[in-house]
Amino acid sequence: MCQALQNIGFCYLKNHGVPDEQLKQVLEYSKQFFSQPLEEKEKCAKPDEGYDGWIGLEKENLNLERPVGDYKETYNITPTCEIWPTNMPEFETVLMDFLRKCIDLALRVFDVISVGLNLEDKNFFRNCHKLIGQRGNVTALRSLFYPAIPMEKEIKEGQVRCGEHSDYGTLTLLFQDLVGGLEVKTRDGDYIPATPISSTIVVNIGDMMQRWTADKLIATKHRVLIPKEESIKRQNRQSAALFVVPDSFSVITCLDDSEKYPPITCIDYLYGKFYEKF
Ligand SMILES: O=C(O)CCC(=O)C(=O)O
Ligand SMILES: [Fe+2]
Repeated sequence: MCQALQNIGFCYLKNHGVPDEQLKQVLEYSKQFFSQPLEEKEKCAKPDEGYDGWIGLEKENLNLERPVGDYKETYNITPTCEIWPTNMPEFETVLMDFLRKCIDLALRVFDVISVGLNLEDKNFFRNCHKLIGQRGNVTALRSLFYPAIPMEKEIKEGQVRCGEHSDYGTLTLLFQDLVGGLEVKTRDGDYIPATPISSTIVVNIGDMMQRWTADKLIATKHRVLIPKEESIKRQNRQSAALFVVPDSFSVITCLDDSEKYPPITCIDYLYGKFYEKF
């Protein structure tokens, strides 16, 4: 696993312990939410100063060099989320159960990475993510919905489903449906498809983990374009991602003592990132 995370920053993981049935439920309830009329979704809109809630079509632009917003909708959930659709009570239970399950899995992935990196303290990453799932750690789940492109719709020049970016945290666990479209940038600079494989998830490294490991594990750029193929273009695509970050006051210091990057707290790092982006 660590070899893949060093070479390309992405890997597939099977036998991960999250039942297919549970993911199916998450995607089904999400689809039900996203398929509602705008005024219903607006009731769950993400407030400007918050993180949780619904973000509408073309509202977010993960690659700021692209002229228009991504053709996607999302629902963001942190463990302290208080914004929920009251007309679909199951949505909250299903998404929160999934969030918990993903958090457990992320901690197990850290165990594997600790072995792979030969860390003296195999609990190092666990300890830096002690507050995961609680206040003091902003690890978040995102349910992503890429609507089918309507027949009559002209896609804007340069528009994509999800712009080129690397993730900001330590780890991302990505669950995708079988529609496909995710592409990952290789060291040669080409984007190659991360074709969905049933019952597997995609694990990738974020910027903070790259910094922590002094560039040993790499945070690779990825994207989702508007499908060229007619049949895929006219289908919704769905995914769900857990964006793992350390506790807000964990200090990220290069693990190899190289001092390649100065120590920074997670929260300061995140402020810097968001300032860059928004
Ligand atoms: O939907 C996907 O497959 C990728 C989404 C993604 O990369 C992100 O939201 O950071
Ligand atoms: Fe991403």
